[in-house]
Amino acid sequence: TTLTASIAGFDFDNVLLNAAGVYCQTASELDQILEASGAGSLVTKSATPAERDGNAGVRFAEMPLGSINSMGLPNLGLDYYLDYTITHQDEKPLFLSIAGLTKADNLAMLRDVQDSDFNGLVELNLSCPNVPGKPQTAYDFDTTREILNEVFSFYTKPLGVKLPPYFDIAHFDMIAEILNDFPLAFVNTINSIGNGLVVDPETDTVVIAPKGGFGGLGGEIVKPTALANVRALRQRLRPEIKIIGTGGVTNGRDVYDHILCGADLVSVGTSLYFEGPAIFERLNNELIAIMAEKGYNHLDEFRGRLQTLA
Ligand SMILES: O=C(O)c1[nH]c(=O)[nH]c(=O)c1I
Repeated sequence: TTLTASIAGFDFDNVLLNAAGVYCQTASELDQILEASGAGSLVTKSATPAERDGNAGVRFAEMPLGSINSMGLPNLGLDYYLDYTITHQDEKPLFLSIAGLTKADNLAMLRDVQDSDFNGLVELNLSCPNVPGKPQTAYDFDTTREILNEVFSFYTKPLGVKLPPYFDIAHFDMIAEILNDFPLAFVNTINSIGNGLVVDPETDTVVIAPKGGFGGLGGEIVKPTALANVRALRQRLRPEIKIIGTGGVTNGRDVYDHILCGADLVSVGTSLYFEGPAIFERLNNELIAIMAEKGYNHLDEFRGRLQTLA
């Protein structure tokens, strides 16, 4: 059974990696993903130009069927993650995530990456829901087009975007129309479902401190939305734009479902947070068992082959 996939000429010897933000804040965490059997790649915590503390107070909580977070983009700064990925980029194809708070910050960081020795893939995060006062960029279609126009006026290395979930067919059409106009290597869908609210039944309070308790939802609970976004974008995007499916992966069947909906790679967030990097080997083994049951030897035999009802 081969679990390979490729994006922008990079060959991945299996389809799993971490979701940006999970297990990827420090070199120590990143090393654990890099060395984890079953992880084909890794992505760094979304970076801003300078180090950030992120939001104050309790900013992550487990809830039934998932997690809620309002981390607020804490990170060690672009140079830290650029150093890490340049150091390790010959071991596996790597993703460097960036999330500037302004268009100027995104463009400045991309100029640095363009001029650096990093030759991996950049994931431009247009969907952080947790910086107070900042909207999720990719819900603003004009701004998204404007940013991509400026990015691709100078950036020539492989680049993809991390998208928020969309919930309206018209919005799938609109974002795909924009993305198809650019030489994107991939899109990663979905980011957390923004601004959910969880109540602690013991205390009648919210469960995280920032933003009055509003935070991004991840885990099992988001799987149907994640699959819908993978499927809708696969149906609409040019085939050269690959898809990283993220959201709701807890077992091999969830990985299989993301691929069935069209994903080329599959990333794991909430479940990785709770289980640790050993999850990757488990997920791969479970995926291989499902493929064996169905007589599949390669992902190409079922990728994107979700059937509709007559
Ligand atoms: O709060 C965060 O740091 C965060 N949290 C998320 O759930 N998605 C994101 O893209 C980010 I940048």
